[in-house]
Amino acid sequence: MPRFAANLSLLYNEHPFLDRFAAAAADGFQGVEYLFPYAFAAADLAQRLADHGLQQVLFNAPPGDWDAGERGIACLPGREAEFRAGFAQALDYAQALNCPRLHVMAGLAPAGVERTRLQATYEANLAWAAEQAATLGREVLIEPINPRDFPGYFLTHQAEAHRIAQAIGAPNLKVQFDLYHCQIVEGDVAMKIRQYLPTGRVGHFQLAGVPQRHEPDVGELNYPYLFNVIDEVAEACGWQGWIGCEYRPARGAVAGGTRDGLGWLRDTRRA
Ligand SMILES: O=C(O)C(=O)[C@H](O)CO
Ligand SMILES: [Mg+2]
Repeated sequence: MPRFAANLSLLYNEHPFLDRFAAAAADGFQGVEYLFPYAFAAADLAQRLADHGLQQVLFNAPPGDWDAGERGIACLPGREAEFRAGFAQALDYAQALNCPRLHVMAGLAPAGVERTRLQATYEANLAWAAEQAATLGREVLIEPINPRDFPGYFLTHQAEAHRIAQAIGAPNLKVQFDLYHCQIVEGDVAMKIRQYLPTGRVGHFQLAGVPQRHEPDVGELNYPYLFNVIDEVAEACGWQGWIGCEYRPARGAVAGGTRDGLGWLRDTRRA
């Protein structure tokens, strides 16, 4: 059975952020991920991880001005210095939290800038970040995201992400395979797992029900089937990663909402 990490940005919103570590551990999670750690001291986050026996499996590098609508800056010409400073900060947190992988968000393609220029900026930033991360034994991840949730996002397709990772050729530059985004953008999810997991370029999975991004047992994807595919392929190719549970609980605002929606996880553990 795959290992599941709780995404503390989306799950357990019925608790203040720092209390979500305890809530996730109480539900049997051994790993956590979230969008950004930067509002908290790394030492406080490390303490929560230690207190609850949790591994930090992923977080994102600074994305630019999130509240103003930015969704990463890696493809944006002219923002290279900010990108490098943000990534250095992310690496400091990764060291303190013993986190093996960092997601670098591409950003929204600005109108009027040629795609080839964005592509060159993106690849140069990723190559630099992968080199920095390698010195500390960390991985850099890129994630295709569906353009309904993030209109204009630069990276939307699995094939494009793999082409970029392959072209840059850094062994620690990998793809974050979010099954929810993949289903919305291109479908054929099981075959894409079979195609890409054996390449060694998939660093992490994430899941959510499609289309509402609720629990994985709500919606059009058959997750028990996909978990079996991941298990089978992972065993054959020696992949040992995590699946981040990155969904908004259908009863998220309700006390106990996240736990009440974890029937799918209890069923998976029993299977
Ligand atoms: O939205 C997602 O799927 C992500 O994984 C990002 O990290 C941030 O939005
Ligand atoms: Mg995701």
